[in-house]
Amino acid sequence: MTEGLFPRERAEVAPGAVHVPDWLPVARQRELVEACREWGRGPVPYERTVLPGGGVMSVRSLCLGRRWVPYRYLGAVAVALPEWLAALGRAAVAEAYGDDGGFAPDTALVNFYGAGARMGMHQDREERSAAPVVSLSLGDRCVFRFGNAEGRGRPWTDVELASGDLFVFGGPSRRAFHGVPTVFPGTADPALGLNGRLNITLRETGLSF
Ligand SMILES: O=C(O)CCC(=O)C(=O)O
Ligand SMILES: [Fe+2]
Repeated sequence: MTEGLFPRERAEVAPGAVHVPDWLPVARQRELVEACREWGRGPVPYERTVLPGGGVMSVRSLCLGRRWVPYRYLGAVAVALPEWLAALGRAAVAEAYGDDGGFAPDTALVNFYGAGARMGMHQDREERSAAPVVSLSLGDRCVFRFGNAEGRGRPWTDVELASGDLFVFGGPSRRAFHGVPTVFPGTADPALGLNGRLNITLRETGLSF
């Protein structure tokens, strides 16, 4: 698929940062969307995170495994990280790097981007493990801005993430700043039955509670 402004070929966007378009078949995407719905019916709903400065994030988030709050992980696990999702994370790392490196995620952050939602440039840096972050996208397409480890500014590369895309960042890119400046509403495959965008990141916290 080469429609639109951005290439849809597999790319190493920066050393250790790999984009694999269309990694998840549509049937698997549907299962993941259903799982995301199901988790939202559980004990912890999707919620907007309140930042220490009082700002409120526009995405709605839910944690599996360790609970993340800005800017640390809490010990209590309200909803377990399913083994099938950890296994999908291992397969994702193997797809990106050729080897799963023993990836053993103990947490997942699920973000829902409704109308107008976005995510500012940030680092994923509360984890104590050097393991990569695995990102799976579902629903509407977005611009994923992948920057550098020094700061929020340029240089960065804008990647279009579509439903089913895999993005893995580790190694020299593990602490790169990244964000989602734009989601394109109504671009999801109607067969998915999702109005908006979901992103699942799998991480190893390296923390023992
Ligand atoms: O939605 C995305 O693609 C990125 C999410 C993200 O960076 C995060 O949850 O830390
Ligand atoms: Fe992030």
